[in-house]
Amino acid sequence: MNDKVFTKPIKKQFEFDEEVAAVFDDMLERSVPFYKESQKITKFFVLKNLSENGIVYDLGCSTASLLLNINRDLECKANLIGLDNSEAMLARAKRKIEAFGADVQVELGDILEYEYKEADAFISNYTLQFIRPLVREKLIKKIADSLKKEGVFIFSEKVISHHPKLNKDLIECYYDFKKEQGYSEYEIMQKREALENVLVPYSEEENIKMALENGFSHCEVVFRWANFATFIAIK
Ligand SMILES: C[S@@+](CC[C@H](N)C(=O)[O-])C[C@H]1O[C@@H](n2cnc3c(N)ncnc32)[C@H](O)[C@@H]1O
Ligand SMILES: O=C(O)C(=O)C[C@]1(C(=O)O)C=C[C@@H](O)C=C1
Repeated sequence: MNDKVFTKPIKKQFEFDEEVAAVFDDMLERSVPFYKESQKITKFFVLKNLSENGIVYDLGCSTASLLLNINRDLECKANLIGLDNSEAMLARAKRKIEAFGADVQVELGDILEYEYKEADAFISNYTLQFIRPLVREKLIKKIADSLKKEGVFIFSEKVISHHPKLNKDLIECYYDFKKEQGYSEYEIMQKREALENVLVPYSEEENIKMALENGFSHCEVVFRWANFATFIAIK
């Protein structure tokens, strides 16, 4: 279904509710530059670091697009587990998993509270930015603690620049991208307002610092387009 969520006046902050879940796959493909490429690169590093019967967690898996993608290319037996606290998202994830007859598990839960088993890899694409800054660092530490030695955490985020002019230009560049994807200025502004204080992006440097200070020995960007970046952090 096509994303038309912000064509009408908004009454509330952005939420991953039924209305958003119903159009989410279209929303992501049209709102995240190089979404498919970031999925591909995430899949590459997950597969590289996966051992027989290893565990992979996808935090904020939404409709499970990425795990289904990874499942298709698995070369060994693995446990692919998606977590999300939106019932509407998971209902769609389950339908897709069933339709593909895929070996992917999804669970309703809070990624901040979940009791993780020792994993080969964690993924979190465009989810950390929705976790309150006060508890974001604690989550990174929990992820590092739950990874096996040299395990990897691949995460994608919208990022900001602390150079004011560059930051303004990055946002303009992104809005041009959204216009090319068929979103009107009205929809773009409405969504911007709805995301205010809900999506809290860090800079590239702040994300790397957060990983290095919370249990990872190395972190760098493996893909970046304007204000969107994919990082890999190694325990
Ligand atoms: C931007 S979406 C993620 C997109 C998805 N990873 C992808 O690449 O298609 C963020 C997701 O995180 C989920 N989420 C946000 N906070 C959460 C939390 N504390 N626990 C579990 N899921 C959460 C939302 O319900 C939403 O589905
Ligand atoms: O559309 C925007 O303005 C975005 O920031 C895109 C973005 C994201 O980066 O997570 C925001 C919310 C939706 O979950 C999908 C994509």
